[in-house]
Amino acid sequence: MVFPTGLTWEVKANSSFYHKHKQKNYKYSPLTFLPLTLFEQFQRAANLYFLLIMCVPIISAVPWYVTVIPLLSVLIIRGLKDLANDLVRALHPMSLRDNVNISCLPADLLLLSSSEPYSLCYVETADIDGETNLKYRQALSATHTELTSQPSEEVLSAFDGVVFCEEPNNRLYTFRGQLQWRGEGFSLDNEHILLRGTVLRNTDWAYGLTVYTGSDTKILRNCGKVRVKTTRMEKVFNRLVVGIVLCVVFSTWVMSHTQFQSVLVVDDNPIYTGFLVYWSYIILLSPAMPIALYITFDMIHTIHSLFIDCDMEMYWQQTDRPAQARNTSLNEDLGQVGYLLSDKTGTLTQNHLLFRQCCIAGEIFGNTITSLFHLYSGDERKCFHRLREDQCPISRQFFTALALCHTVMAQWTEGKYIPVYQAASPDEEALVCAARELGLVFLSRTRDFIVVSELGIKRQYELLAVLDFTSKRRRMSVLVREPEGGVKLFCKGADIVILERLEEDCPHLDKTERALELFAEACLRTLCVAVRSVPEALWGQWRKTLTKAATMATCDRDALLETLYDQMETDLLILGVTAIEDRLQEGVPETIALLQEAGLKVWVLTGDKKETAINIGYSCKLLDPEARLLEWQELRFLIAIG
Ligand SMILES: Nc1ncnc2c1ncn2[C@@H]1O[C@H](COP(=O)(O)OP(=O)(O)OP(=O)(O)O)[C@@H](O)[C@H]1O
Ligand SMILES: [Mg+2]
Repeated sequence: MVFPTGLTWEVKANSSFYHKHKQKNYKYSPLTFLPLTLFEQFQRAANLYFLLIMCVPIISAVPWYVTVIPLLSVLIIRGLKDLANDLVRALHPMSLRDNVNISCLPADLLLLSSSEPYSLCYVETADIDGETNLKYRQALSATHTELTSQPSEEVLSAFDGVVFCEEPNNRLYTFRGQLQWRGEGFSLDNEHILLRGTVLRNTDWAYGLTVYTGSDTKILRNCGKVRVKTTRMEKVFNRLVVGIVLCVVFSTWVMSHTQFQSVLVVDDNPIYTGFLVYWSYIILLSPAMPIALYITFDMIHTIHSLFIDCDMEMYWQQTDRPAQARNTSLNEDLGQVGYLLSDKTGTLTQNHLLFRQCCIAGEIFGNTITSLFHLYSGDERKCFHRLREDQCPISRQFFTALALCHTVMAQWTEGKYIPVYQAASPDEEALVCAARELGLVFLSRTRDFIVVSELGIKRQYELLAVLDFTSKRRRMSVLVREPEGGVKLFCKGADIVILERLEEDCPHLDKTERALELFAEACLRTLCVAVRSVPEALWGQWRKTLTKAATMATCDRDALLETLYDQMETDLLILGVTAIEDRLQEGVPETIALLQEAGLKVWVLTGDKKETAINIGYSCKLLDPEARLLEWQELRFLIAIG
């Protein structure tokens, strides 16, 4: 059997021989605790100094136990505290949110089957990328059909697939591998993998094959080594100690060259006497450095963290979540934060998206006050209803595009006439719901078909390809065969990428651009929607290259896919623009104002249209009219204020 290159990691299902990798999400083990903690603690200048004094008892002015007792107490107290911090980390590996202890094996899994149709599986990846929206993963159809029909423990324990994949690495968004099962090879990618750190949602159960465990999991590879962290204050203190030692050394030297030296003369040998006198003075002056200061520091830190945990001002009632000091030695650094970096969607905004307006063939529908879902009151009714009642071919295509071009899943519950949508992207959910309100209801999808009800008539589109969305591409497309037979590409994405891919002399362009400006002024998120009729010959040729790409090594494949996607997403005809509102969360402008007052510099990262981002910046008081925009990067840009 020939494997793609680089797949050197081998995991066999139900074979304990292969499960020999160690797991580790803690720093200390019984064996390493003592050497590690001593090594860490003697990085502190004062501890070293006292050790030195202890080690030369002959010259000590005070009995040895006078130095050894405080030093030992410091080492023990500090060591125990570090151990306690480490235990907390080990017991609550990634998130402290769920306060239940489940006996678990932290691992990255290959999804084999789940309770949902087609073995889909919804995951929340907030601990990995901070995004709160759901993403979906799907099992291979081979394992799905076999293991879901009777998902008993026997069937699973008889599963004897072998996975060949990349060595453990820190790349969270890619995975390459192959499942060998019953003489067949199935290629695996990120979509089949459930990473440690993600949380399963809306899925009753899922079975998986462990691919990486413990410290080999992607998230642990990605977070680097657990380091000893020290606060700025402690660093200053360390420097002070070194300073004091130098002063003591200097004054001892001065004194030992004056008459004072006679006090401690104990030997006839002048060199030996000099040595003893020198060190005796150092020890005499040692109280200049109170060793107890470290203990006091640690006690203050611990008590402070208790205060943080109990602070009612930092308690969020809605989710019953108090503040939690995960590290008890960095408290005072909280007051030293200089920069705050924030994401926009979902962090500043509610991530609760409403379809407000749209522009179809140059004509704007809706207004910024009423959303489509509140159209049953006020004048808006006419406007959106006009869309529903006399749909011209272009507006129909526009909403067909919204109903087809997405990765939303439809879930049917008994007794309901409309499906519930599960979406990885909240934008897409809003768009599919909008299309549904206007009579183009997305009903279901399988691997090969999308079924839509168009004003009451069921139509089945064959799904030929999904050209997926990435933040870099800023667009996504679907290639479908219409029930009548023609091949069509529906594409939606950021205005700057869609507008440069339009056919020459595209109609309604000026009016559409004007609408985009208006929407951005109203802080709305915009997406351009476009279509292309694909000639049969082009599709045939394109498909061949696509099949070839599937068997290539990752880097070559990605480059080829990019050019392939580019070839398909050209000569587009613009259908219109959608405008979605994402309101600011409660208290955002006030919080930003407070942070600024405290001297913090706030940076916001967003992939949104520049104008929309600027307007949101103004509305959340992040920007004031005099603010200077520092930098706009090509793909993802930053709003900054000084
Ligand atoms: N599902 C999607 N399909 C097509 N295009 C999309 C989709 N989601 C976003 N886009 C476009 O791609 C751009 C970049 O998306 P990305 O997710 O990186 O940023 P964003 O969600 O707008 O950023 P932020 O979360 O900071 O607001 C968006 O501004 C939008 O124009
Ligand atoms: Mg997004």
